[in-house]
Amino acid sequence: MLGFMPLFRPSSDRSGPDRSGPDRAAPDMPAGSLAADGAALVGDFVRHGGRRLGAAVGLMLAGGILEGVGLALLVPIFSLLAPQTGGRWRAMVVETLASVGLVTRLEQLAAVLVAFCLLVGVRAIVLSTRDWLVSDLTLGFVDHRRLMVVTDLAHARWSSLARLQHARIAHILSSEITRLAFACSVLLQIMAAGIMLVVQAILMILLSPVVALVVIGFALLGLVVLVPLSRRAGAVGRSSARFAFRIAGETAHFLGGLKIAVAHDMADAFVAQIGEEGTKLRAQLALQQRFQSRVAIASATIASLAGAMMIFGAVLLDIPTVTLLAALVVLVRMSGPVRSLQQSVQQLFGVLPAFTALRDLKADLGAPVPVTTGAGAQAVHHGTIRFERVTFRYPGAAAPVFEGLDLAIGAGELVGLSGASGTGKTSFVDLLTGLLEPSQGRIVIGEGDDSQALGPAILAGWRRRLAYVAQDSYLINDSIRRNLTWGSDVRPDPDLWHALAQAGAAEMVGAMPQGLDTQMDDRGTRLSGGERQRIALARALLRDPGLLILDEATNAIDVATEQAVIANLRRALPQATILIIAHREETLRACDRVILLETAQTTAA
Ligand SMILES: Nc1ncnc2c1ncn2[C@@H]1O[C@H](COP(=O)(O)OP(=O)(O)OP(=O)(O)O)[C@@H](O)[C@H]1O
Repeated sequence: MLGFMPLFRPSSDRSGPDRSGPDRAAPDMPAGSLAADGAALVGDFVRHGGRRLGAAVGLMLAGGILEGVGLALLVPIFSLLAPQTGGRWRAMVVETLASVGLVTRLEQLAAVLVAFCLLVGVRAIVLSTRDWLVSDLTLGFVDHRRLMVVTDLAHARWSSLARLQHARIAHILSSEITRLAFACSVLLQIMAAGIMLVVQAILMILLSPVVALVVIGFALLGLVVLVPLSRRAGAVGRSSARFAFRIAGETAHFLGGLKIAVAHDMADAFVAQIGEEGTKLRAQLALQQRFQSRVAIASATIASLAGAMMIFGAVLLDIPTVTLLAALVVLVRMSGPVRSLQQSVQQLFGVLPAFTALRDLKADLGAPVPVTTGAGAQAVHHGTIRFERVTFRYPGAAAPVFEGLDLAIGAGELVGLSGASGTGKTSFVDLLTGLLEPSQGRIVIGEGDDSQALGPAILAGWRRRLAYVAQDSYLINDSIRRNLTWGSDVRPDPDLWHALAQAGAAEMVGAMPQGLDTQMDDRGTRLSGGERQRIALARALLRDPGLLILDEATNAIDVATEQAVIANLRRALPQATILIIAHREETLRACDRVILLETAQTTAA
C-alpha cells in the first residue's frame, strides 16, 4: 500500500492516498487523533525534559515576573514625569522614595530609571539563558526520537520491516524529524507566551480591575474568532505537508526505477505528475497564507478595539491617566505573546502530524524481535542444521509456503537449493537467518545434547557466524576497502587482496586507479552486476563464516569464473556449510547435493 498515489496514475483515477495499510502517509489526520497526539507529544516531551524542562519553565516564569516588574516601574516613572496625572499612585511613590532618603524629583527619577535599566539587563540574561536551554531541550528531544525510530527499525521483525515503503522512512527521518523539532519549539513558545500573558494579566488586574475586565473580555472575543480560523489554517497546513510528501515519494519512485522510466519514455509523464502535485501544493500554501492573513487582520482589529474601549472606559470611570498609560503599555506588550500564542497554536496544528507519523511507524513496526544479548546470549555450536516439521505461512496468506518440512544440512556441506519461482527459496533462507520464524516446528543447530533451537537465545551469535550474499549485491557509498570490511573488523590489506583474489575480483580492483581506496559512487552502480557480486563475495569471505548463504549471488558472473570462485570458496572455508541458491545447472553441479523445493515439500537430488 502506498501513502501517495502510484506513479503516473491517470487523472481520472485520483481517489487520494490509500491509508489502509502500514504504508499510509501520516500527514492526513482526524482532529481527535491530533488532540491525542498533541497530548502524547507533551507527555513525551515532559518525560524527556525532566528537571531541565522544569528549569526552563522556571526561567520562563522568572522572565515573565521581571517583565511584570519592569512594566510596574512605569507607574513611578510616569507619575514622576507628569506629577499632575499621578493621582493616588504619585503620593505612594514619592512617600516610599523619600523614606529611603531620595527627596528631590531628580533623585527619585534617577533611582527609578537605574532600577528599570538593571531590571531590563537581568531580564535579558534570564531570557537568553531560557532560549539556550529551550533549544538544547528541543535538539535533545529530537535526537532521542530519531534514535528511537532507528532503533525500532533495526530491531523490528523482518515481516513488518519488509512491508514498509522506503520513501516513507526517508521522509520520516528527514522532513518529519525537522518538523518535530519545530513542533517542540512551538510547544515551548506556547508555554513561554502563556506564562508571560498570565503575569501581564495579573499586573493589569493590579493596576485596574475594570481595565483588566475590558481586556479579558476582548481576549475571549479573540479566542472565539481566532481559534476556528487557526484550526482551518492548520488543516490546510496538513494538506500542504501531504502534497510535499507525495512529491518526495513520486520522485523516489522515479529515481528508483530510473532506467525503466527513461527507457519507457515516462520522463515527461513524471514531470507532468510533479507539476500537477506542485500546483496543488502551491494552492494549499496560498490558502494557508490567506487564512493566516485573516487571522492577522482579526487580531489587529480586536486589539485596536480593546485599546479604544480602554481609553473610553478610563475617561468614563475617571481612572488616573498614569494607570491608563501603564495599562496601555501592558496591553501593547501583551500583543507580542498573544500573537506568538496564536501563531504557535496554528503552527502546532500544522506540524503535529509529524509526531503522529513517528507514532504510526512505531505501531506498524510492532514489537521488536526478541534477541538475547549480553550475558544471557548463548554461543552457537557448529553443526548440522535441521528443519524439524517446519510449517511456515505468511500472515494472511491462504496457503503455507512449507508444511511439515523435514530436512538436514550437514556441517561443512556444500548444498544447492533450487526450485521453481515462488516455491519458497527466499522464505527458506529468511527462516535460516532468523528473519522469519516457523509458524510450527523448529530449526535446530548441532547434534544430540549440544543441539540448540534457533531462537532468541542464540540468534545474535548465529547471525555473527553467518554471511549472506544476495543477488542484488549491497555496496555502500564508500571505498572498496570500507565495503569489504563493512560489518566486520578492520583487516590488513593483504587479507583484503587475498579475499578479492578468492572471489575473482583482485585483477579488477588492481586495475582501478586508487585500488582499495577507489570510491563506490551511487552504491557501486558504475560497476557491472558481476563485478558488484564479486566484491560482495570477497566481503562475505572476510567474515570467515560458519554458514555462507549465496542467494543467486553468482548469477551475473560468467560460468567459468563462477566455477572457479565456488571452488575457491570451498577451499578458503573448508569447515563452513555453504548453501547456494541457484537456477543455473552448472552452479548446482558444483554442489555436493541439491535440495529441490517443490510446493510445500522437498526432495534431495
Ligand atoms: N511477504 C509476503 N507475504 C505473503 N506472501 C509472500 C510474501 N513473500 C513471499 N510470499 C509468497 O510466498 C511464496 C514463496 O515466496 P519466495 O519469495 O520464498 O519464493 P522464491 O522461491 O524465492 O521465488 P523466486 O525464485 O521467484 O524469488 C510465494 O508464493 C510468494 O508469493
